[in-house]
Amino acid sequence: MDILKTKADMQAWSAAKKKQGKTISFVPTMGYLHKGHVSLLEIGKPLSDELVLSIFVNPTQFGPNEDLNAYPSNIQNDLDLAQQAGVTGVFLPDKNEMYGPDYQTHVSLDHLPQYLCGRSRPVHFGGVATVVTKLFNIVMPDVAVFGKKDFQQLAIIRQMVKDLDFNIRIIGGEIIREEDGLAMSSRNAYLTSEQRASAVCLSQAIRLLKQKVAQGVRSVPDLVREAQAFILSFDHTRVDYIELCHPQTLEPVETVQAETLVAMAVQVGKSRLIDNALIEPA
Ligand SMILES: Nc1ncnc2c1ncn2[C@@H]1O[C@H](COP(=O)(O)OP(=O)(O)OP(=O)(O)O)[C@@H](O)[C@H]1O
Ligand SMILES: CC(C)(CO)[C@@H](O)C(=O)[O-]
Ligand code: BAL
Repeated sequence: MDILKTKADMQAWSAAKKKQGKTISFVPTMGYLHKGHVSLLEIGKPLSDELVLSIFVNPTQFGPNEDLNAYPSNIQNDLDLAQQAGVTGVFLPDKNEMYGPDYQTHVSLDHLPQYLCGRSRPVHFGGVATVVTKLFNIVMPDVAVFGKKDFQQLAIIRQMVKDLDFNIRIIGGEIIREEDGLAMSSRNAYLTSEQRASAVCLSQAIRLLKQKVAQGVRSVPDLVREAQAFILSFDHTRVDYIELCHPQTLEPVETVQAETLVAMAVQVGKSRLIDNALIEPA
C-alpha cells in the first residue's frame, strides 16, 4: 500500500497505473474509519484494479461554529484498516497541500444544497463539492463510492458529476449500523454513554415513521410531529430537522404519495447525527 502525501505524487501514481491499463476505485473520507467506511472500500475493491482511499478533514466544509478542531483522528488505525481492506493507495494530504494561500476557486450548486442539512450548514456542500472536485482531479478515479448515510451529499456529487462531465461512475453504499440501529459515524465518538443510549432515537424514529405510513398516515406535518415528540422523549436531544422529501429533487412533500425520503439531523450532546431512509407507501 502506497501512501501519497502530495497532489503531484498522487497524480503521478494514478497516471502510472492508468498507463499500465489499470482502473481505479476511490473512497474519499475524513478518516477515523469505521465499518461504514470499510463497507465502501469493500464495494470499490472488486470494481477496479486499484483501490484508493483519501483521508482529509476538509476545513472548507465546516462552518465557523462546527467541530473542525475537535474532529477525531487515528491515522495509524485508519492505515491498518485500509491495508486489511486491500487499499493500494492512500492519499493523505495536509491543509496547505490542498489549499494554498492564494486559493480562490469554489464549486457550488444552485438547488440541492438548499434543503435538509444545507439549511443549518450553509457553507457545507460548497466545501464538499469543491474538495471532491479537487480529489477527483488528483486521484483520477474510474469509480467513486459514497455512503447513503450522507444522502444529500451523494445526490450533490451525482448532480455535479453529471453537470461538470466527470467521467466517473458514482456508487452509493448502504448505511451500516450498530446492532441497536444507530448509523455508524465518526461523530459517535463524541457521545457519552448516556448520550449513546439516546442516539438510537434517530433510527427508531425512522422505524416509527415507516410504521405510521404502513398504517395509512399520509400527512407529513402529522408524521413530523409524531417523530419530533418521539425524539424529544430521549434525554440530551435537540431536533435540527425532520423532513420528508422527494428522493431526487429533495423538495419537501406535504403528503406521502410515492417513494419518499425521510431525513433527519438530531443534536445529541456534542454530536450532530444524521440518518435517513426511503419510505414507500403500500
Ligand atoms: N454508517 C455508514 N454507512 C455507510 N457509509 C458511511 C457511513 N458513515 C459514513 N459513511 C460514508 O463514508 C464516507 C466518508 O464519510 P466521513 O469520513 O465523513 O465519515 P462519517 O462517519 O460520516 O463522519 P461524520 O461523523 O463526519 O459524519 C462518506 O461517503 C459517508 O457517507
Ligand atoms: C466526501 C468527503 C470526504 C469530502 O470531504 C466528506 O464530506 C465525507 O467524508 O463524507
Ligand atoms: N460525512 C459528512 C462530512 C461532514 O459532516 O462534514
